[in-house]
Amino acid sequence: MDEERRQNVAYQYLCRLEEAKRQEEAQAVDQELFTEYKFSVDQLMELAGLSCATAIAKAYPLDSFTMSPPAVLVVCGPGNNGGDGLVCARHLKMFGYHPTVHYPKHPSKPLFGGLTTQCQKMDIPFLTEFPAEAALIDGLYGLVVDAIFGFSFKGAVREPFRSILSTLQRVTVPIASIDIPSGWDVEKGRADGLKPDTLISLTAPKKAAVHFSGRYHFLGGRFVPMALQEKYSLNLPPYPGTECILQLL
Ligand SMILES: NC(=O)C1=CN([C@@H]2O[C@H](COP(=O)(O)OP(=O)(O)OC[C@H]3O[C@@H](n4cnc5c(N)ncnc54)[C@H](OP(=O)(O)O)[C@@H]3O)[C@@H](O)[C@H]2O)[C@@H](O)CC1
Ligand SMILES: [K+]
Repeated sequence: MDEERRQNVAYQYLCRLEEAKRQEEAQAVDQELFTEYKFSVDQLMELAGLSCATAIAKAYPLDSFTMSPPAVLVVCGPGNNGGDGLVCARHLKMFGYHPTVHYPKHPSKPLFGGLTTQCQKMDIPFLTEFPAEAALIDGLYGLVVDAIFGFSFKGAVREPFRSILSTLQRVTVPIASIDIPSGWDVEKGRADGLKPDTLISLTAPKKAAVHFSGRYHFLGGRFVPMALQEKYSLNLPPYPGTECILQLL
């Protein structure tokens, strides 16, 4: 398929975002990948995190950073969205960025311990305290990756993430959100919440994606077998060639 036609298909898909997945559907696809298709979490997390780093490198190439080195703050939450963030940080480092991670709530599972060690051994610094002032973040980093909450987020945000999100709402550097802008209701969005510049939807956009008003929207997580895509009527647009991301916007 030629580039113009492919772009067109992606655009049409975006216009039909009413097909986007509801929270339970996203969780059902996720569960089926693990229980029926026998994927392991770390397999899919690696592909998800690599998609995110690839999308970020496309939207914010190294030479677009005005600061040197190109510093990125990756904020990770307590679930698998946070795990995607750790994988993304590792790949960003491989791509030449200088990521710093803030990971205030470590789950005790070996998966997250392993991902943390991998980052630490690659000299990725971990911030123990989150900068209280948005201006501090603006001065030190050229981009923030929001890997706090994904499709299992529910209810009012609890600490420490409430304070973190309130600071992130005031930063002026671009924010790239993984799967869902954190703090948004997965289906209804949140008008007064984060306003990311980039959204990287994994597997399929969730309903809240219709409220996204940033500049770049990517689809990543190219790992859903066709039978599962059909069962859940994902109707995903075709990814170009061998790429792991598709730019929707
Ligand atoms: N197949 C796929 O598409 C794949 C998806 N992947 C990724 O997984 C993501 C989904 O991951 P997930 O299910 O672990 O949940 P996620 O959203 O990260 O957070 C849950 C954590 O947040 C917490 N929490 C919840 N509400 C809260 C609140 N109000 N205030 C504070 N805390 C709150 C909750 O805490 P708890 O309620 O347990 O205390 C729990 O610890 C998905 O979006 C995608 O990024 C890939 O990795 C692999 C393949
Ligand atoms: K997120």
